[in-house]
Amino acid sequence: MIIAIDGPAASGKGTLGKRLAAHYGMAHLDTGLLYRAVAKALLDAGLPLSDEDHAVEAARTLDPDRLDEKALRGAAMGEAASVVAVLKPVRAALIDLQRNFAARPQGAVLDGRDIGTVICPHADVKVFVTASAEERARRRYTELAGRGVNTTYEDVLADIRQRDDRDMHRAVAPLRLAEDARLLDTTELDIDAAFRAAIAIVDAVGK
Ligand SMILES: Nc1ncnc2c1ncn2[C@@H]1O[C@H](COP(=O)(O)OP(=O)(O)OP(=O)(O)O)[C@@H](O)[C@H]1O
Ligand SMILES: Nc1ccn([C@@H]2O[C@H](COP(=O)(O)O)[C@@H](O)[C@H]2O)c(=O)n1
Repeated sequence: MIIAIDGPAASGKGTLGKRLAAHYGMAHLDTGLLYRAVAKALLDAGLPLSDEDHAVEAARTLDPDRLDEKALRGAAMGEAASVVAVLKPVRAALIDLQRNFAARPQGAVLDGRDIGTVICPHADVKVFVTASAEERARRRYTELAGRGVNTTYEDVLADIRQRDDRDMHRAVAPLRLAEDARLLDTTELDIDAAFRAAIAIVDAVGK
C-alpha cells in the first residue's frame, strides 16, 4: 500500500506520516528532507541556491536512508529548500528515488507537496493535511520555543506564508489538492484526533 500525504508547511504531515507508518508497519519518507538536503549541500559549498547543475548533482547522490534530519531542520533550511524546489531539473532528479522508496515491499508513506499529484499519482490513499496558517504558526512557534530557538510568532507566521505562497505558485509541481485526495483540516484537532481521522481515511479506502 502507498499512502501519499501532502499539505502546506507545518500542517502536521511529518507527524501523521510517522505515526501512520508505525501503525501499519510501513516505511516512511519525509520528502521535504530531500529538498532540504539539496539546499544544504549548496549552502555548505558556498554556492548560490540557483546553481542548477550542482543542485542536480547533490540530488542524484542522496540516500533516503541516510538523511541527517537534525542538521536539516530549522526555518532557514526550509526556506532554502523551497527555493531549490522550484528548479525543474532538481525535481526531476528526485523522482526515481521517491518512486523507488514508494515501491518498498512493506508499503510506504510519503509526505510532501507533490506526492499525490506527481510522485505517486496512483497511491492507494491520498490525504491532504491542512490547518489555518495561524494555527500552523502557533504549533511551529511552540515547537521552536520548546527547543530554545529565539524567534517570534509573527516571524514564524510570515515564514509559513512566504513558503506556502512559493510552493503553491511555482510552475513545476505546485502544492495543490489532488482530485482524489481526502482533505483533512486539523485546525480544531489535536495530534491524536488528527491521527484517528487519518486512520479512518486509510481504513475506509483499504476496505
Ligand atoms: N493536530 C495537531 N495539533 C497540534 N499540534 C500538531 C498537530 N499536528 C502536528 N502538530 C505539531 O505541529 C508542528 C508541525 O508538525 P509537523 O512537523 O508534523 O508538520 P509538517 O507538515 O511535517 O512540517 P514541514 O512542512 O515543516 O515539514 C509539530 O510541532 C507537531 O508536533
Ligand atoms: N514533495 C516536496 C517536499 C518538499 N518540497 C519543498 O521543500 C520545502 C521543505 O519541505 P518541508 O516539508 O520539510 O517543509 C517545502 O517548502 C517545499 O518547497 C517540495 O517542493 N516537494
